[in-house]
Amino acid sequence: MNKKTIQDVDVKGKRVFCRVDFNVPMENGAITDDTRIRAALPTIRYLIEQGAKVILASHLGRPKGKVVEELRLNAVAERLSELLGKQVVKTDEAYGEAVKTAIAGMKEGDVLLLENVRFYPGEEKNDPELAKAFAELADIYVNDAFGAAHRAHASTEGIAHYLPAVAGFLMEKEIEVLGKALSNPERPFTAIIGGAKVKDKIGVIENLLNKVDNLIIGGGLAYTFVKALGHEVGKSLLEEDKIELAKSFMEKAKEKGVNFYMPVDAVVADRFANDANTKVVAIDAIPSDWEALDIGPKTCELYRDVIMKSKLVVWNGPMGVFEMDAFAGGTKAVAQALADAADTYSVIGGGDSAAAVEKFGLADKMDHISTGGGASLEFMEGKQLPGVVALNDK
Ligand SMILES: Nc1ncnc2c1ncn2[C@@H]1O[C@H](COP(=O)(O)OP(=O)(O)OP(=O)(O)O)[C@@H](O)[C@H]1O
Ligand SMILES: O=C(O)[C@H](O)COP(=O)(O)O
Repeated sequence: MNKKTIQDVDVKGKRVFCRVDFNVPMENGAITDDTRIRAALPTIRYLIEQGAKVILASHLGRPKGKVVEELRLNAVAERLSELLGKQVVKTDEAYGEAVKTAIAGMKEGDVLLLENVRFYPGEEKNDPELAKAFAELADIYVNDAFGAAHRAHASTEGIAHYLPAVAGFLMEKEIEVLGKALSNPERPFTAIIGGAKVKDKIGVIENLLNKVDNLIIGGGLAYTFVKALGHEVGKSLLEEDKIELAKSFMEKAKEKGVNFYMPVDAVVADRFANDANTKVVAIDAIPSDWEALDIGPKTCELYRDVIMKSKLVVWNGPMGVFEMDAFAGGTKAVAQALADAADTYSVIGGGDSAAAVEKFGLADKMDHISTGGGASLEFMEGKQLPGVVALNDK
């Protein structure tokens, strides 16, 4: 990475504003998955050890510039205290006099967590006034929030213009792993793209078609491709306006010599429910009043084969409606193949695929699980991430 990191600056005794992505899933005020908090620990621990005064900032949810009580970061501060084994002071605001006073009382190695930065309308607008107010709190800015690096917000981008700005360890690792996959991949290089809609994956398919040896398609978006081949898809997800685009992707794959893999069979259901009637059908035999909610067993075998022969696999988006056990088989088969493929470096592109791998208990078998959903997708589309661009060059 050509950006400075926390190892390039002296943080001892300095006030360090460290943007993290603590946007964790919550239910009834409790954190249901603390992966993102744990992922930021190496940077936080390093800053503590180096004697910095660590001021953490994050968003949680989408409060749209207003205070939303359920989106306060109190539970996050508690969890972080447990993980660090040390008290984390939490302020009820993210800038201003009360915050300044709290920071003035900090000693080297102390950790403070600011309130949800999205309680302020200036955050998402990247308002320079708010960015300056954040910058006034600190001497150095560290961005470790890879998951939010695709957002040009006051705490992810704006602030970097007013302080020495460097990357944390998580940011560095994410950029290195994903960057290497895209610029210098080991081959055969396979991308697996699933999820609900073609519309959301256009950019990533376009970019990856220039880089991969194999492109595997699954999930709800596959049925627009199936239709493009001239088959009926019944009540499966279909984006009529993307059929031509799907055709052009298949043509481009042929031109570029990319092996394009599509489902050869599917698990169809008579309704969208875990207890629906289901059966396995060939991909050209989806009944008109049924919907395909998962890839079938032959497809699982085919995809496993491709995965086993790959040196690098990047995976984004589930193969079926994995939230329901009846339609989780395809996603699980892909996850299992990645877990079994000892010589294959597996990169999970965050979001639902990461959640699926967790759900199946296979997370520790993957080589890299990105903490970014949208951010990793934009990175794989070949876009520049504003939160990274704004950091100081080496
Ligand atoms: N065949 C299918 N029919 C309907 N829905 C499907 C099908 N296959 C997968 N899905 C649904 O797609 C959703 C995930 O797709 P989506 O594009 O939202 O996420 P994603 O690809 O994982 O993106 P991100 O990583 O950004 O979260 C899941 O909720 C899953 O149930
Ligand atoms: O969960 C994420 O992908 C990041 O925290 C960014 O959240 P956002 O999509 O609300 O900007």
